[in-house]
Amino acid sequence: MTDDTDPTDWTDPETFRAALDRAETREKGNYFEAFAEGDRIEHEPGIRLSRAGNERWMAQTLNHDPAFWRTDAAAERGYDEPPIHPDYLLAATMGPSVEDLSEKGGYFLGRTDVRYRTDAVYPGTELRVDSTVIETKASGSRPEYGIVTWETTGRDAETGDALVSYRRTNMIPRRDPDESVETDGGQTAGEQPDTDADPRLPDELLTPDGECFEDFRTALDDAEGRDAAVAYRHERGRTIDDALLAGLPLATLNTAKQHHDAAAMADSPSGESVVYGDVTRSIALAHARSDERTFRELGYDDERFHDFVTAGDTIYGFTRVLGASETPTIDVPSGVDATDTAGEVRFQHVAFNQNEEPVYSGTRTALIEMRD
Ligand SMILES: C/C(=C\C(=O)O)C(=O)SCCNC(=O)CCNC(=O)[C@H](O)C(C)(C)COP(=O)(O)OP(=O)(O)OC[C@H]1O[C@@H](n2cnc3c(N)ncnc32)[C@H](O)[C@@H]1OP(=O)(O)O
Repeated sequence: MTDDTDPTDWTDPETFRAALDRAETREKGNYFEAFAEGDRIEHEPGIRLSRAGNERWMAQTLNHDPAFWRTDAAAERGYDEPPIHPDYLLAATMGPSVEDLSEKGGYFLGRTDVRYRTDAVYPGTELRVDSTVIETKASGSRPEYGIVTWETTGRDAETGDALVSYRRTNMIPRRDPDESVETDGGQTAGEQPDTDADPRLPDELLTPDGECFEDFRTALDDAEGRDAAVAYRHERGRTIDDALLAGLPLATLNTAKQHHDAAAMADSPSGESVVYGDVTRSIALAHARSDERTFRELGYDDERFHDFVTAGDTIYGFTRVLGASETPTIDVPSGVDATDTAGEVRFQHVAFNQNEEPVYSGTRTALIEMRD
């Protein structure tokens, strides 16, 4: 039987609303119950890392380092041509994983162990992404969610070689939220947070005199033995507009409704669309990179997203220098030779908004050029 002779006008507004009420929704994404420790998931979507996509990401996030834009500057940095930017590679790896892992909603809690596996990735590379479930646990604070950690790897689709990998943790909604679910120790109402931590800042916050490895090391040496830290803010800000809000996550195939479905988000705790965490952190890191001579990015750890960022907010950056060493303390990607060229600096970066509230923090390990 066909509907060709159906006299009902399905587009009549009242009829249509009734149809919507009765129709089942073909859902996207997975609930918490779908994930079991050890599961390996090969993500179906793939992405081609194009020069246009790269330049769009870098331009909008203020990552304007000429080595990623101009052939002569790239050659000086030891690249064959302007490569794919590390932030874009990371976001383009996370994007294709979202449909399977986090499209159902929930909070992006954090990421750690971000490591680049190869020196340079060039435009034209096609990415294939896979993830393994590392841990699943109940949320003590929000029984309607579970907490899942995955290890995700972005690979060159042609060779299968790993290009970048990381561990990410999200809160994922349960299919059947049940108040009686066994939780494992979230803070309950009335319980006070641990206040043992000393909130006092050092007397002095020092700023390095320049942008090279030696400047960071000298500033750290100056702080040594005094009540001081090397910490400073960056001047630039970037206000969240349409180019950033839905445009960049969708350009990396990130299907999380948080960023592009304003109607769905009107009913959520933020009340509106929220900015993709990778956009927020890329802007703050760009502010920091504009005040240093970055040679290579090595990795990121302990990344946390402290609060929602929404349209109209402005993202600023704050940096604390944690350490400097001539010999790298974490693995340098194959193909990088930085001897006598660059030293390793460890930073803590904080992205904050126009109300001076932190929205992102994380540590970053990078090779910073030595003075010529
Ligand atoms: C969707 C997307 C990408 C994608 O995915 O597609 C995005 O880009 S979206 C944009 C970026 N994002 C945000 O906009 C979130 C902003 N942020 C907040 O709105 C608040 O920060 C909060 C509501 C998330 C938390 O607020 P909060 O409740 O005060 O925070 P906490 O109590 O610290 O954490 C609660 C529970 O998460 C456990 N937990 C925390 N961090 C980790 C971690 N790193 N590893 C393992 N477990 C962790 C914690 O252990 C506690 O567990 P319990 O529930 O068992 O107590």
